[in-house]
Order: sequence, then structure tokens, then C-alpha cells
Amino acid sequence: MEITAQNVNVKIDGQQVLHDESVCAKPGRTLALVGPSGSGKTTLLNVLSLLRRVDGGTVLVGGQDATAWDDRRRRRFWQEHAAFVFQDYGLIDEESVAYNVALSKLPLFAQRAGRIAGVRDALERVGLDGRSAHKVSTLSGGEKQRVGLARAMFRSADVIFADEPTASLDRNNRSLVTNFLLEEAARGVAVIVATHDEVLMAACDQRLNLEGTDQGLAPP
Ligand SMILES: Nc1ncnc2c1ncn2[C@@H]1O[C@H](COP(=O)(O)OP(=O)(O)OP(=O)(O)O)[C@@H](O)[C@H]1O
Repeated sequence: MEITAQNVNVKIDGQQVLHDESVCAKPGRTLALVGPSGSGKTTLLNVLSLLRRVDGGTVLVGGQDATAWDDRRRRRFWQEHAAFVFQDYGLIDEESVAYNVALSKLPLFAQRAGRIAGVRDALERVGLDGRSAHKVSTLSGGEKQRVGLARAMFRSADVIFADEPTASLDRNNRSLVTNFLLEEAARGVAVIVATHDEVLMAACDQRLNLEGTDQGLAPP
């Protein structure tokens, strides 16, 4: 699913955070939003994922103008098409790891049982097999991040939004996240990632530098 921002402007507390930014994330490609701290990477990621509304410009989702979509329409997009790999994003601390991975995708009994093969596979891929019954509140920050990744694997989304997905991980787990994002792109997903991680940004095939020029390598 293609996600496009056209001349997007965002002001927060009177500060112009995004100024006429344009970018296009395509199915099967990885787009890295890069730039120094405070340059607006997370803000642009939130705009592209419809979590934040714009003060000017247009956001197109699959060719449709999504700029004025109401809450119901945006929720449908998140449920049907998107996966988020955000730190702590949407994890329910008091529920089990399996429940958090399968959230809203399985009948209740199956979520509770945590025995579904897809959940087990996803947890295995992120190195959390054996932890499925543990409460998320008992996990470390990096482990929680991997639960978010397992959830994204389980969802089979059309577009993945990832905010600093390798922060607070060790080298092995950084590679795991990077490989996952590349594999998802290889199967046709549009991957959009805000990152400071030079290895991850180098692995992406398009980069938007928010503090200057577009260094995109991919043709439009
Ligand atoms: N909710 C908010 N309230 C006030 N200011 C905000 C808010 N969200 C973002 N900003 C401001 O917008 C600017 C861009 O923030 P953003 O988080 O998008 O940057 P970033 O490039 O992702 O930074 P980092 O690399 O540090 O995560 C910053 O100056 C930040 O202070």
C-alpha cells in the first residue's frame, strides 16, 4: 500500500515542525526518515500513519486522500492495513505476551490460550519463545520492543510504521529487527522507519533527511 505526503505542514505549540515535506513510501520498499534529534522524524511518521493531523498539505493512502478521514475511517486503516513498531506502543502491561501479539486478531479463548501457531512462530522469531504466558509488565524495555515486533509479524500488514525500532537493543536484536523489516519489504510491505541507526538507514532503499536534502535512492 502506497503512502504519500504532499507538501505537509505541521505546527506544534506555534513551532513549525514540518515545512512542506513531501515523500512517498511504496509497497516493497523501505523508507528511512533520518535527521538530528528534534528534526521531526517521529512527527512525520505520525502524519504518514494518520496518528497526527496536518495543518497543511495532503496525505494519500493507497491513492485516496486521507487528510480528512474521520476517526472511524482511520481506525479501519490501522486495523486492516497497518502495523506499528513503536516503543511501548499499545502494549497492555497487565496482559500476557501472547495476548499482546494476537490482539484483536483471534477469538478470546485463543488469545488467552496463547497456543496459536502463528503467535508461537512470531515469538520464536524474536527470541521470546517460552515467554508467551508472561505478563508484559515483567519484561525489559528491549523485550517489550520485541513483543511489538512479534505483533507486527503476526499481523501481516500492508504497511509497517517503525519508530526507532532498534533503539535500546543489543547488536543481535538490532540485526533481527533490521532483517525483519527487510523481509517484510521483500514480501511487498511498505516499510517506513524513523531512525538514528546508521546500519538500519543504510539498509533502507530510500532516505528522507529532514534536516536538508532528500537523499532518496529510489526512483519515484
Ligand atoms: N506533543 C508535542 N508537544 C510539543 N512539542 C512537540 C510535541 N511533539 C513534538 N514536538 C516538537 O516537535 C519537534 C520534532 O519532534 P520529533 O519527535 O518529531 O523529532 P524527532 O526527529 O523524531 O526527534 P528524536 O530523534 O529526538 O526522536 C521537536 O522540537 C519537539 O519538541
